[in-house]
Amino acid sequence: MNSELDNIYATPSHQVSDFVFDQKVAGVFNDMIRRSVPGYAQIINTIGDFADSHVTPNTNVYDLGCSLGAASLTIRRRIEQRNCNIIAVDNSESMIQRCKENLSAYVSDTNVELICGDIRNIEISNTSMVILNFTLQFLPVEDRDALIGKIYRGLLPGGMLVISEKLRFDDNKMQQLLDKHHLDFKRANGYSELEISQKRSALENVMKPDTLTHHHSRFDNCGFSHYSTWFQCFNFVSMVAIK
Ligand SMILES: Nc1ncnc2c1ncn2[C@@H]1O[C@H](C[S@+](CC[C@H]([NH3+])C(=O)[O-])CC(=O)[O-])[C@@H](O)[C@H]1O
Ligand SMILES: O=C(O)C(=O)Cc1ccccc1
Repeated sequence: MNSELDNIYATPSHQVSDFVFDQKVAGVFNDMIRRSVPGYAQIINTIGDFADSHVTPNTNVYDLGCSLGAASLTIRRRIEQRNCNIIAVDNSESMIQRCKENLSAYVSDTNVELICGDIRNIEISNTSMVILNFTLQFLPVEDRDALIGKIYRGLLPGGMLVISEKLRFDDNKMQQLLDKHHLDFKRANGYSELEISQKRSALENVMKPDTLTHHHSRFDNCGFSHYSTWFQCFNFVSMVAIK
């Protein structure tokens, strides 16, 4: 996978514009997400483990907001010989283009259908696994319940949803503590104060994290009776829910 260095926010800008998944971001995304999200590599690997133990033969697997295809690539390696279909969706053309190149760099007997489109308009059916790896947080808040409900209905009994997100905390002390440690993580990975603050402004109107309580009540309301956090580092969490 390509690894150009992320220096998108390294030069001062008078007016930082809203964050978009354009060609510039797609070109550095592999570096950006690894240096910005604590636990990202572990989460991707573990998604592969979950797929190995959970994806059943002749079913669909959905990777919603697939970006460069990191989750799809890992899953595909782990579910050979099961006659499954991976459906990877993203509404950024630049991401889909690069995802296509990444997927074609390896051979596999598992078909990957790449869709450039909005995950709110995708039909979900006959699925044993759905991945929302840091994608729900970019959807308008009012559209999130409907997406999780649609996923629940498309899952087969025993099917699994893996959802990773940045969290917000109602408790101010915890918000400050975990946010500080996330920023320290970014500094330790070479981001400057300018890069950190300009990216923060760019994300402000675009990425709106929910609280853990909100995620839990959404799971409840959509019908999931089994769910748990399986990973958390600071304000980043990955949860698993089973139908
Ligand atoms: N409505 C939408 N429809 C389709 N795609 C969307 C939509 N909204 C946002 N996206 C897409 O969701 C992705 C979110 S990144 C996912 C990382 C990946 N899962 C990974 O495992 O590396 C997370 C991050 O950047 O923190 C972007 O590629 C958007 O274009
Ligand atoms: O960079 C951050 O501060 C984040 O919260 C994570 C992130 C990672 C990649 C794109 C957008 C947000």
